[in-house]
Amino acid sequence: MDDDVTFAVLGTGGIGRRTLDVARHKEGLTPVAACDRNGVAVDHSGLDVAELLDATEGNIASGPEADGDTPATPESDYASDGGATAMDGGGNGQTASDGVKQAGEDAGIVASGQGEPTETPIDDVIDESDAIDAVLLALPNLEHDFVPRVAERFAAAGYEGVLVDVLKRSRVVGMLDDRADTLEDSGITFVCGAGATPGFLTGAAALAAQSFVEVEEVEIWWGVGLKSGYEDNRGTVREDIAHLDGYDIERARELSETEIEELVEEHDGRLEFHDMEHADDVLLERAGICDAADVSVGGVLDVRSDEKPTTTTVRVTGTTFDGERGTNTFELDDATSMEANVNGPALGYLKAAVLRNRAGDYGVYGPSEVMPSF
Ligand SMILES: NC(=O)c1ccc[n+]([C@@H]2O[C@H](COP(=O)([O-])OP(=O)(O)OC[C@H]3O[C@@H](n4cnc5c(N)ncnc54)[C@H](O)[C@@H]3O)[C@@H](O)[C@H]2O)c1
Repeated sequence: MDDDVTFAVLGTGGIGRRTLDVARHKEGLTPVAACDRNGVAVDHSGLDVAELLDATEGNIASGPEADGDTPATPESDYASDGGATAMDGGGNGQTASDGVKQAGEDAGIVASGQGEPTETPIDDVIDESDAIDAVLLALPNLEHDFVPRVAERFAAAGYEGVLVDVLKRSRVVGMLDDRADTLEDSGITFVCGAGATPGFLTGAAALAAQSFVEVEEVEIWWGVGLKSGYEDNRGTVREDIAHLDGYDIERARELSETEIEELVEEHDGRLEFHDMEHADDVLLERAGICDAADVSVGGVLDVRSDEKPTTTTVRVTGTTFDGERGTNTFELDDATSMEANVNGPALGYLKAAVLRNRAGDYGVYGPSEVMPSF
């Protein structure tokens, strides 16, 4: 059918796996390719998602190669997520007792009957991309230009379709803007920062701002409870740690799994973040809503409870045309999980971007410039 969308997922970690899961509940979305750092699965008539999810449960290939010698040069794909070498456990000790490998050549997608081992997973998907309408980049981005460079590779291969990412850092948006002409020339419609924050909450702030003629402040405050999903979301946790006082992206990338465990222990499982470098700021500025400096993002991550430690809230304060000062508030229900709030929107933006792409609308967009489909 004409409005059916075929899509691929790059990265089947905490986010990518849930993308495939959520897509099963959406009309007209057919996953045809998925890859992680060790393997690729392609079936243009539709992947068997249930089998893929079973095979990768607790086994997401989130760390570097098991030999621990992987070069982390900026040119290398392996620079993307960093993390422990497998020598100190590297996330691969967690379920070793049940025989599932967490790192090394059998980790992740290759454990699925549909998976093939490969040393060039992203290029393998690019090779198939003629028949793929949209690609969701659920990759780690501890090397800041990793996602922009992946986008460039799609453009260099002449891809004409949609790319959507769920990146977090403000500076990455500029790197994508620098490549906007290349992406546009190729016929790519790129929606960047299309997860929860940035993403869903940025879009909500853009809507909440509509009462005002001048926006003074946007405050985004998130709560995530991740007890049952902690093992599956280590990439996200590591990237969040980079926002803590005394940490930066380089330091977070080099932390071993043991060091992360110790840090989590020191904070009794609850990490609180303030003034995070989240791209909500530049994305709201580029949409003309307020200055990036007027946006603040923070939140609380609890890895020992599934309850949200605080309610996720967006507060937009401004002045109306008739001189009233007010604050519009948008709140997520505590019952909705981080995974629901990242992947629902990511797929909504992906669907909306496919419509734009089919209408010949190419370039780089933020989540406050596109209304997600459902
Ligand atoms: N915007 C939001 O609201 C939001 C929320 C949560 C997570 N995120 C972001 O989503 C991204 C993914 O997070 P996650 O928790 O799923 O990470 P993860 O570590 O669980 O999974 C990463 C996946 O990418 C694969 N991968 C890594 N390097 C690769 C490479 N070079 N080639 C191919 N595959 C590769 C890994 O094998 C793994 O499958 C992170 O950048 C995170 O910050 C965004």
